Amino acid sequence: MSEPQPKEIFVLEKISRQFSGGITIEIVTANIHLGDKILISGPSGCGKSTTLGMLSLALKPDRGKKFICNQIDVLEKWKRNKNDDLAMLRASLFGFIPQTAGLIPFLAIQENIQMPQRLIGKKDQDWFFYLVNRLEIQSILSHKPHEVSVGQRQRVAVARALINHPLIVLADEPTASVHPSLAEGILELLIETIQETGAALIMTSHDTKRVLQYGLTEFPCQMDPQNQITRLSL
Ligand SMILES: Nc1ncnc2c1ncn2[C@@H]1O[C@H](COP(=O)(O)OP(=O)(O)OP(=O)(O)O)[C@@H](O)[C@H]1O
Repeated sequence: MSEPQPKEIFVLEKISRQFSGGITIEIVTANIHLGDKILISGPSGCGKSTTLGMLSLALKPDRGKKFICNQIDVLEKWKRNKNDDLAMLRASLFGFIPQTAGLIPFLAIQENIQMPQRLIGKKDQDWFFYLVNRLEIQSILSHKPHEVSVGQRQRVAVARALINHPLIVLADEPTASVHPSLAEGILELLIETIQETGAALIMTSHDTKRVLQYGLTEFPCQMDPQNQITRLSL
């Protein structure tokens, strides 16, 4: 008997965002399943963050044919301004590591990490301390984000993204600001966590050689300079 196919978590067709300067980033198609491990690579400015932004439901596409996430019609939600539904979907399904950490400045590090748990009314102290220990951020839990280094903020963002055992982990350059030895630790933690939960991982990185050692499939993106458009199929 053949193995059942893992669940499809994203089905997209012709989802795009055009910026004021005329640059367009288009996801031509995407068929992403639970368990997929995807690396989006490419030169600076080719559209990696924009792609993750649209996939994370944070950046509204301005054109699109189909955008299904976990069987939910996302384009319909955007069209009807169902922002609360989109926020709930984000909180319950996604762990997102933004390029610049994106921590809440007036909350202590511990509160930043636990914020996603509070949003969905869940608490798991053991997992919290496990993540904190793995990411070596025990000593800064009571600090505010501006009191710690950029690399520490990035590790806090990793903990915050994983705290709810999300089904979809999106990571924008998650190792860009940390020492190479810590980069390995972050990648190991990401892979172990998504393998345990069966989640999908979609990340960007310029450090492709290191990342590809962890079994990710690479999807290079490249802007066509003449038409100022990047077309990407995942
Ligand atoms: N808010 C904006 N207004 C105008 N243009 C934008 C905006 N955001 C992004 N762009 C343009 O869209 C293109 C894609 O940007 P994006 O940040 O997705 O690239 P990237 O591949 O993630 O780059 P990097 O590797 O430097 O992070 C870039 O050429 C950028 O100049």
